[in-house]
Formats: sequence, C-alpha cells, structure tokens
Amino acid sequence: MSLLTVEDAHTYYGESHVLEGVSMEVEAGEVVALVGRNGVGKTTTLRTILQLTPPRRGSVRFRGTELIGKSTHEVAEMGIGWIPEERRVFTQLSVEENIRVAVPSGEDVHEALSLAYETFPDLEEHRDREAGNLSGGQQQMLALVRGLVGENELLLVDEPSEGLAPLIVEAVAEALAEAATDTTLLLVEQNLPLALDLADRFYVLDNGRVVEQGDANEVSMDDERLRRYLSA
Ligand SMILES: Nc1ncnc2c1ncn2[C@@H]1O[C@H](COP(=O)(O)OP(=O)(O)OP(=O)(O)O)[C@@H](O)[C@H]1O
Repeated sequence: MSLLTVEDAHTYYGESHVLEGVSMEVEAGEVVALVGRNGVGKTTTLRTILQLTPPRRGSVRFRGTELIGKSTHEVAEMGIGWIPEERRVFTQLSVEENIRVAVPSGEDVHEALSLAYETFPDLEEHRDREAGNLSGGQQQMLALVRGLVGENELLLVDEPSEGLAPLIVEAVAEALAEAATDTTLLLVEQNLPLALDLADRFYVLDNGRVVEQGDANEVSMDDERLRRYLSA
C-alpha cells in the first residue's frame, strides 16, 4: 500500500474545474516532485490532499484511510505537514519562539532548535528578532524549519526556493535533503534542477491532469517529456 494515493481527484473553485482527474501515488520514504507551468494546479493538488479544498470526486488516501470528509486539522493530526508557498510565520514572535511553538508536545525542543540552527546559522544569529522583521529569505528558512521540526510522516512543500538568492536556495536544498532522510516529501518546485536533484520520482501536471511521470534519475532538463510542458 502506498503512503499516499490520490485517485481521479476532481477539484473546483466555485464553478472552475481545476483538477480534472489527478491520480498519483507517493511511497513511504520517497521524495516525489510535482512540476508544471504556473496555474496548472500544483498548489491545488496539495490543497486537495490537505482537504483545504476537498475534491468533489475521487479519493485521497493516507495509509489506506480516506481523507475526504476529514477536516484539515484531522489530516494534520494523521501526520501530514504543509509548508505553504506564502511563508507562514508568526510575525510578532521571535525566531526562536516560532520554532518552539512548531515542536510537537513530547518532542525535544532543544534538539529541534540545535538542528534548526545547524541547518540555518542565519536563524541563530537572529534568534531574538521578531520574525516580521526578517528578510524574505530568512522568513522562508524559518517557515521551512517550522515544517521540518513538526515530525510529520509526509511533508507537502510548496515552491520552497521561490524568490530566494542562490546561496539560500542551496541551504534550502540541503535542509530538504536532510528532511528526506526520515520524512516522505511531496515537493512542488519550479526550479527543475533542484526538483530533479532531490526527487526519486516526478509527476508533470498540465491543465489539471498528470501528463507525464517517471524516475527523476532518468530525465534531464532537456528531456522532451519535461520540455513540452514546462516551457512558457
Ligand atoms: N482560491 C481560488 N479561487 C479561484 N481560482 C483559483 C484559486 N486558487 C487558484 N485558482 C486557479 O486555479 C488554477 C490552478 O492554480 P494553482 O495555484 O493550483 O496552480 P499552480 O500550478 O500551483 O501554479 P502557481 O505555480 O502559479 O502557484 C489557476 O487557474 C488559478 O488561477
């Protein structure tokens, strides 16, 4: 049984039919990249899994349990974490407080903090600063760390490298690779080299449908299977 199974998911915003039967699977331990042009439904696929925008038809199963009908809170409790595109941090809390409140009860806060600061030394330097006063890149690091300390079984990561300077992208990639050693990742990413480097498998979405899929080690940037759907 796959860890996550999305089967023929049809998702709408009002009358707008955005996912037109998306099917995909994620096995435990894998990193799966979901790629495709802007507006094809990648974020909507993550929202569909999380039941933020439940599908009107189809099935979303986690460890064999149907998620449709559950609240997003229940989905999170089952072990699915989300690092959204819009960097969600508590702007009025300090960096350290932001990390502390993300650590689940019963887990070691100090261990989480040292892991966070080891991965992103920049955050340690600004540990007492209000998160709202950080740069965009620093906020992204913080949002990522908050997701990573959450002890999720499956982490949905939406465009983690978007708008970041190359050095920070490198740190983000390292953090994700580290997270992947004990968490299954479903990664939406426009930065194709980064996505293919991290992923075991990929799915290409176009107009609300999966149009290609395969082994990330067997495709390259100029592969026709990707180029057709990713060029502007
Ligand atoms: N809340 C919403 N209400 C109505 N339409 C929406 C909403 N969110 C997204 N859409 C539309 O749904 C389609 C898919 O959007 P989605 O954000 O899933 O795409 P995406 O592949 O993640 O693209 P991007 O990389 O631009 O985020 C787009 O046409 C978008 O305009």
